Amino acid sequence: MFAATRAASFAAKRSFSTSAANLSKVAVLGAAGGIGQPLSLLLKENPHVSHLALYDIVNTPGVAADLSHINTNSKVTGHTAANDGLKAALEDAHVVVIPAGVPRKPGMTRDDLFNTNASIVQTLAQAAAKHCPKAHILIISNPVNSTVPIFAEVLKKAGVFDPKRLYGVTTLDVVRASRFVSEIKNKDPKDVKITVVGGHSGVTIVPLLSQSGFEFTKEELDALTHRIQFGGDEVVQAKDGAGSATLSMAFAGARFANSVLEATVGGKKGVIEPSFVKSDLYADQGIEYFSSNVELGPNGVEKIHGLGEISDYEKDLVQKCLVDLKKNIAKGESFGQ
Ligand SMILES: NC(=O)C1=CN([C@@H]2O[C@H](COP(=O)(O)OP(=O)(O)OC[C@H]3O[C@@H](n4cnc5c(N)ncnc54)[C@H](O)[C@@H]3O)[C@@H](O)[C@H]2O)C=CC1
Ligand SMILES: O=C([O-])CC(=O)C(=O)O
Repeated sequence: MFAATRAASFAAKRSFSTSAANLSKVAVLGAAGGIGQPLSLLLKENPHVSHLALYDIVNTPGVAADLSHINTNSKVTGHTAANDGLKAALEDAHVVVIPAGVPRKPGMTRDDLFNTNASIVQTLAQAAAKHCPKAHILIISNPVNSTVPIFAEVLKKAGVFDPKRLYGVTTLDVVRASRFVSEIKNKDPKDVKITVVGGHSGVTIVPLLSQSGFEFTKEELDALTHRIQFGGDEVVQAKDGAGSATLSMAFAGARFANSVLEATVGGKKGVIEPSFVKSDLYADQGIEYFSSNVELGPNGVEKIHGLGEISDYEKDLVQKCLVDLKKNIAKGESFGQ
């Protein structure tokens, strides 16, 4: 349904989006994986993409050959580590989306992925600092609460960190929140917008259901909050050892990438998406990164929205979030340094 709706809206836009200024190279790192493949498929439909560069340590030639037969305007290239493939994928990239790294198995937390994914992200950050220092970098690899600070530290060391252009992708949390609330309120999810703030794991995910416009009983509130915070676990358990969310993440990642493209090259104003970015909201408590609604403009992050009025229940959730978030960020920063 998404593809059809999106295709229709993209097709409509295509008629006035063909000037070179509106087009850009997008690189996907980890493009042959469970998220990487459907995400690349959705990006192949995006009218702002002129060149889709797919990098992974394996299998990208096949994925690229396959996608390259789709009759949308973008060119597709596949790259592996051979022949300086990472450099070729990154050079001239305007947006880099990163779903590289291992996913969870049942019984694991996202933090359990740190040991493997931290060095993958660090390596990719070093390459991005060198080959596309001005690109907008979208981090999907978990644990997002730590991988974003790692990436930032590497860019800082290279002297190219621009906090307006580094984003942790938390869109799946708002996608889930919208769907889960729409299920119990019998609404079309397109009319259900739920703000989710904090980070991207367990209790660091804080849905602001009091701002949704719906009334909830205490039981509903507890159940919904828990389901939004631990939605990832539902998928991990259902996949039973075969990974975590891939298709819904590809949907969410493509939505976020499209918003960044619309704001940075599409000339669209007032684009608002939640994202885990360098933020002043809780910096006085030593928390340098936080996800909240972010207004995107031609240079990336233009304005970080505060939380607005929240309930006592949510104030409690925020306090719990901050405790874990602080540790996750510190762990990423010290690794990156
Ligand atoms: N931010 C979010 O909301 C979400 C994040 N994730 C995270 O996304 C990551 C990827 O998940 P999946 O696609 O399901 O995993 P996957 O294992 O199916 O794919 C990962 C891909 O990364 C590649 N890769 C490994 N090392 C690499 C390197 N150094 N350079 C480039 N590519 C490399 C692998 O070859 C593989 O193709 C995981 O860390 C997962 O936890 C998953 C769902 C939601
Ligand atoms: O649960 C996981 O490990 C993957 C993820 O981040 C999500 O689905 O939200």
